[in-house]
Amino acid sequence: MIVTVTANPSLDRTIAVDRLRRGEIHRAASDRVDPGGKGVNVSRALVANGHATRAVLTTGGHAGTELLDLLGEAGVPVEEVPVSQGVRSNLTIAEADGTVTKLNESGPALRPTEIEELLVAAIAPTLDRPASWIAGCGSLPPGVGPDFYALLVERTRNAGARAAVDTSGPAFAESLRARPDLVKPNRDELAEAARTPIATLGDAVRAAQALRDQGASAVLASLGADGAILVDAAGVHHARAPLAGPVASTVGAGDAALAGFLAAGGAGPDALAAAVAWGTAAVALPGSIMPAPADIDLAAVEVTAAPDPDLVLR
Ligand SMILES: Nc1ncnc2c1ncn2[C@@H]1O[C@H](COP(=O)(O)OP(=O)(O)OP(=O)(O)O)[C@@H](O)[C@H]1O
Ligand SMILES: O=P(O)(O)OC[C@@]1(O)O[C@H](CO)[C@@H](O)[C@@H]1O
Repeated sequence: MIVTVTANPSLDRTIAVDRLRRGEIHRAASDRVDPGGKGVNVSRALVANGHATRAVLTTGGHAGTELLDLLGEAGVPVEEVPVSQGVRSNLTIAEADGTVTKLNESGPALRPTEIEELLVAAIAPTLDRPASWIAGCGSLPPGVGPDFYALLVERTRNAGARAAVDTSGPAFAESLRARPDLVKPNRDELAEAARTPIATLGDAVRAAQALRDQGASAVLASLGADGAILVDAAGVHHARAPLAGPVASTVGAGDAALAGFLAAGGAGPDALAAAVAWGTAAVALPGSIMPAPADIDLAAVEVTAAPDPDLVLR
């Protein structure tokens, strides 16, 4: 079983417009609501592919009730931590050419007791059934200190599971000191952590290696249209896959990629290939719909050991 922990889940509203024009009224070509938050999406992708998971998340307010209803409809098993303020709503504006603009709320402030309840709930599923991974994903809402993921990694290790972290900023930097088994930065997060732009594959590999030096055992760095790299004790691998059709929405592609990686064992080039297959499948689907087996083409993924460091990223 793979447990996901989302301190700041969301209702993801997606409004499709032909083209976004600042300052103007737009009429939606279509709209949808998906359950959201990075860990929630990882669990949704795992369920869509028949893998055992449990999504640990905070809930509150009417949005929290709607989020739980949507997760129930999707068959996602949930470990709920009720909190006093309501779950946030995040808005995506999706343009016809595939451009997405995201407006994310900061989320409800958590009290110290609620933070501790969330950490306890994160480990609770392992009391019934062993967990291979506990993945802490997404931004932290107000009131939660940047040591949250470091604490989660420590408690994960004590519970006998492996720890994955997908976040950004100070919470990401602090998580490294607890030595997570896996981190999943995207290109922006790599650049932020390395304090340098990532223009080439070599830049990405160097930044990932720096994260390993700071404590991460393995780094799965997703690079958008350029696929993903895995940097671990065995070396460096790069994987990418052609996109079969137009980009529908990149929202949640990184979460689908992390889910694919963990579902395929959470280590090595085969798991990297699965990450890219699941991520590529996700971008062809609207909103943050997670790919099912029929959407995923593992055979289309090309994996390279010792890739060209001079490859310029798109
Ligand atoms: N434009 C694209 N074309 C092809 N594949 C893509 C594209 N964008 C993303 N992908 C696939 O999805 C994976 C994850 O994408 P990305 O690096 O954008 O994640 P992310 O920024 O963490 O996403 P999010 O935070 O929205 O979940 C990539 O590794 C790649 O396999
Ligand atoms: O604000 P955060 O926690 O960084 O990101 C939240 C979010 O943008 O991430 C998911 C896509 O990865 C969405 O479901 C959700 O709206």
